[in-house]
Amino acid sequence: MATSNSNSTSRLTRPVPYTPKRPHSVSTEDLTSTGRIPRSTTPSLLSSAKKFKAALSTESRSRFTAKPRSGLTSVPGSPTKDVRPKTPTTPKRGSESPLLFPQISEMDVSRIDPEEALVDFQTVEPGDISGELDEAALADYGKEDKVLVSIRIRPTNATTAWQTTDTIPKSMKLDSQYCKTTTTTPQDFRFDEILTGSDNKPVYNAVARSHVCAAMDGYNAIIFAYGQTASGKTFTLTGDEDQPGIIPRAMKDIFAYIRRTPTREYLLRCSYLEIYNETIHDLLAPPSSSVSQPVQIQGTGNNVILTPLREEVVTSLKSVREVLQRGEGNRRTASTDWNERSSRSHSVFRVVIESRERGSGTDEGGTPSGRTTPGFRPPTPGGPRLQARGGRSVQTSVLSLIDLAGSEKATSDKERTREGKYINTSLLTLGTVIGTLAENSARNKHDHVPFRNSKLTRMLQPSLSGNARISVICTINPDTGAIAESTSTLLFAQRIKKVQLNAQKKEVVDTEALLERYRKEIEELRKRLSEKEAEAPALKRRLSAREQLDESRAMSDLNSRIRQLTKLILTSQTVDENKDNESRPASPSKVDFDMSPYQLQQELLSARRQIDTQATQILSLEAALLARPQLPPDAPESEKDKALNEQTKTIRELEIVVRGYEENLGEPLRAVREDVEREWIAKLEKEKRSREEKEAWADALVKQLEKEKKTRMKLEDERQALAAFVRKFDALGLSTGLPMAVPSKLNPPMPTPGGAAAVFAQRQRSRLQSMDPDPTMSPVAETDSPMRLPAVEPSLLEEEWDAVDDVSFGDDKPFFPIPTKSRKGSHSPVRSILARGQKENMPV
Ligand SMILES: Nc1ncnc2c1ncn2[C@@H]1O[C@H](COP(=O)(O)OP(=O)(O)OP(=O)(O)O)[C@@H](O)[C@H]1O
Repeated sequence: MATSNSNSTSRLTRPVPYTPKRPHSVSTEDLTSTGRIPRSTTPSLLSSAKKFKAALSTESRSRFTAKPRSGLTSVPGSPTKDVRPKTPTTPKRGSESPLLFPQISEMDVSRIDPEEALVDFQTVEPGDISGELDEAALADYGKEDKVLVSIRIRPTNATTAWQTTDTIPKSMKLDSQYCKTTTTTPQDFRFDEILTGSDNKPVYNAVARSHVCAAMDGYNAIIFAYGQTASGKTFTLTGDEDQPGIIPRAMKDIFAYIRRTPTREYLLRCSYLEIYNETIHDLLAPPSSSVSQPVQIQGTGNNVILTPLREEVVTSLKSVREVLQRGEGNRRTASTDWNERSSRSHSVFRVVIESRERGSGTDEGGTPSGRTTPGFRPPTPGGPRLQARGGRSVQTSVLSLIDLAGSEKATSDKERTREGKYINTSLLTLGTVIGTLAENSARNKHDHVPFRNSKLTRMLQPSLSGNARISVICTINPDTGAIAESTSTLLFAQRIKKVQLNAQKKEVVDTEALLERYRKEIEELRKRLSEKEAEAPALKRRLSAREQLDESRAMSDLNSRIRQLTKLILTSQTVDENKDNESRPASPSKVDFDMSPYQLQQELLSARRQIDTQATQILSLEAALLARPQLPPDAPESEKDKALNEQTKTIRELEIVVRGYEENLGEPLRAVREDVEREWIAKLEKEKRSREEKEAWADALVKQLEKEKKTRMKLEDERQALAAFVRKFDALGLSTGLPMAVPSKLNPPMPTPGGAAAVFAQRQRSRLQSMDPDPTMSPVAETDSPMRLPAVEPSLLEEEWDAVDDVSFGDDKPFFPIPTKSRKGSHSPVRSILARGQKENMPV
């Protein structure tokens, strides 16, 4: 900052209007040699500052006059790493003097009644106006449906790589010696304006004035600076004390416009924000809250709402300066390899201009026009503040002045490189968006435009979609070292030139029209409601309980909307009749039904929330009222004291009771509990363990039982098979009176008819006699198999017959084979029974 050291202390407490953001880099000698208009001849804010009616402190004045020019040697050209200044960090937000950045601003729009902050031709300070507003500028702006694109070439001491022509259309092209190949013809870039030099006034006139006028006339307007880092964007938009940029000049023109328009009254609101690393910060909010609560973009499509965003009502150039100063202080700048104070963010300075026709009667003659509504607070951010009344509609427009961060190559600083990535990405998105828009309008296409790919494009969506007059100033560094960047800037400029615009004025409809609309809406709603009521009985039978609930909710919503609108109409009808009734809600135009459904929903939601909060407050107040000792308000002081004493006594008594409970019951009870727990915990554990063991044992038993069951079933099957075999055997009748053949190995003896059954019955009997009866076994009938094998034994048939190796029936040989050696170990009681039975029943 180019301010004398002696003034550094005072600067902390009182901001200097339009303090330059950067040191000026061009010396007077250089300027003269480059053909620049001498500063003394340039009408500037500095000179006009003396005429301000708004009083400036002597301190401020001395700083105006005492401020020395910075003796700068050359226009910054190619990056000069060797002379990089030693201020590498972004200034810390919030470290500034609290006086410079007050937490609560008197100008904050939420603290101001808009009706009281109106500016008109009589209230504008004469010193705040430019006096340079010409008719030509006013006549021109409305016709444009194309973006106004201008190029500003920064002065340089080095060799310039570009040639310009001053004839119309203005054009520029690369000097052929810098073309990549000798055969290539350099492209001729044509633009609305090509500006050179350091004088900001012609730049403002060419680039911005018509758009400022358009904004005053009700069109949204955007002016933005685009270009490589250090090419002069901030110099163009903000400027310095000697060369005020577009923003201060625009503000002067705004006041001049108001001054020369006696038929209208205006409300001006400013906001200032930056997009840093894809986060939007409110530069007017206290730094702490702007960091913790970044601004959000809400809404869909072309309805963009920025919230929370602080707006300040401005009524003079002085208040604009204060706002700018606060915002500038909060902006992120840092030293880069390329620019001593490079903007590391996109900054957007917005002025919302609301105006309406001045009324007759009391509105005339310099008294504040419109009615003051005590306690009136504007309902939403971005919503209109002025109220339409008596057929006077309110016109709203926004003038946005945007200083884009500069595109840049990689720098040597890590943090700067990170920032650079965000900057480059959002600029790239801006390029893509503009490219698609241009393509769409050139070929009548409707390709998707990626507005949402960056905060910048999302924020600019309504304007870029055509609903704003746009002026772009592309700044160029003409040095030979920056040819690539300059070419890329020129290509961007060419593309944006093709974007089609169709800006419309926005007016909040007046009371009459609103009334009409409300009436129509009420009629429609009533119709819908009666339809729903007629359908209700049938629906009730058909719908689920939940659907019925939804249905009845929808009906109650309809009802409440009808009530709301009816109330509004009543209010609007009575507005004129009750002109002096200050306590009535002023006008239905406070609810702007031009808002999107989403905005209206938000409105409704916040209103409901407010009602809820108030209801809770009322309840708690009522409760507090009930709890209060019954004393009349006019009771004598002595009685109040008495009541107080009684309350204190009661409290003390309660305290004693609580303490007594703790001492007499609380402590002993805790001790008993601990003892009991100690004694019983071990027992409880033991019980638990034994229970677990029993459960495990019971499980094992169940498993065993299952196994037993299976074995029994198997045995039963075998028994039945054997019995069937025996019956079959007996049925052959082989033993009926026939002589018994001599048994031999080859001819085994056949049992006599019925003999086998008899053998089995005998075996059964002998077994029962020789063995203890098993109570778990079911009784076996005579006809049953004689075999009662233990569960683990294999099938008799399988085992015994397999083992037969000699079946001769000699006296000395048993009928049934003796098990082989290998089976000796597995002697079974059944086998012995069978062996015995065989001996006893041996046929003779
Ligand atoms: N037309 C001009 N006449 C005189 N000085 C200029 C001009 N343009 C730029 N400068 C000087 O060049 C330096 C860099 O300019 P400026 O900060 O405006 O660049 P920028 O494009 O905003 O850079 P960044 O994108 O890094 O913020 C400043 O010191 C500024 O005063």
